[in-house]
Amino acid sequence: MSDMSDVGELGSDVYKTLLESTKAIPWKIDWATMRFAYIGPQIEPLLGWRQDSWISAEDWAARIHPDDRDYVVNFCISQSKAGVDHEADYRALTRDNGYVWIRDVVHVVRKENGEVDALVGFMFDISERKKTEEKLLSLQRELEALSFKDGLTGIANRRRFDASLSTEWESARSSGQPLSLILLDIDFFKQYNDLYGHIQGDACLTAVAQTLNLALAGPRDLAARYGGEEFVLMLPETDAAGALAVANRCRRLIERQDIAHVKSPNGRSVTASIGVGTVVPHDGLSPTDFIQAVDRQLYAAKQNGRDRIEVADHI
Ligand SMILES: Nc1nc2c(ncn2[C@@H]2O[C@H](COP(=O)(O)OP(=O)(O)OP(=O)(O)O)[C@@H](O)[C@H]2O)c(=O)[nH]1
Repeated sequence: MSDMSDVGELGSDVYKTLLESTKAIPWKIDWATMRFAYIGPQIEPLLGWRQDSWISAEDWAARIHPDDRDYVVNFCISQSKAGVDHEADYRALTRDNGYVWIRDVVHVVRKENGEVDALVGFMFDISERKKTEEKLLSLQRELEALSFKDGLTGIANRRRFDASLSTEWESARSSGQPLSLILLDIDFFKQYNDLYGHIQGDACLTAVAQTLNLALAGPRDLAARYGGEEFVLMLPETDAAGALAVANRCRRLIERQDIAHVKSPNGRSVTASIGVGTVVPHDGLSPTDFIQAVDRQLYAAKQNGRDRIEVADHI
């Protein structure tokens, strides 16, 4: 029977055997010289580079995929300098010009006086996990393409709008009822992204989308993301006065949301430009003509200074 004290008596040769028989690849870099003091022999079957070709941290950096290299090297250096244990995922280049996804888990070893002495770590082959993640992402994209919901904002997507427009167009043509459209585009959104970042840009789009949903009243009214930072509202059985009222409501609701946009030349919060049009569909006009006519009004609203509504007189 062995007791706990046996563990302390494991010889260094046993440690070495254990380390070199795991799937994870152990390594050590001396901080002062930035040279490999050790790397497990498992590295060669995985990446093809010979064990004795890992001389310095530069060899490690050179064998990282160029798209991952700067970020990973800067991250690892800054964490190590700060004495913080860390991990990084990256594509390691193989000798035959392929790559393998690696998770490098790093422990910073310090001297008694607190200075960094060495980095030790394990490289794990995470290719299978990455393949599964990529597969999931592509399935998610496929599902999104098949669905009627915009993945970011949660409101209807362009596909749903196109389908509904065909239905409502036919319905309005046979009933002789007016059909209205509102196209709305956030002003100076590029500057918004530039200033606040893409993630906050996404949050802004979601907030505006949700607000537009609130502006609707009719049971068949639809708010959809038309593309990028452009939205469309479809209002069946709604005349020009009704459509203008909804457009005004949208503008007021966005104003009330008061989403900060300090770089906006229009003021200090997010605004939108809006084009509005109403038709009773007839044979000489297609749904595409209708959208284009409303889009021209949106363009006019942008040209005339933004943060305003322009209405098509005759379509
Ligand atoms: N965050 C985020 N930004 C997006 C998305 N879709 C489009 N954009 C950004 O929206 C910006 C649109 O820029 P522009 O077409 O120049 O329009 P703008 O800056 O709003 O200027 P005006 O419309 O003329 O007032 C681009 O920077 C796009 O990258 C998205 O899903 N998320």
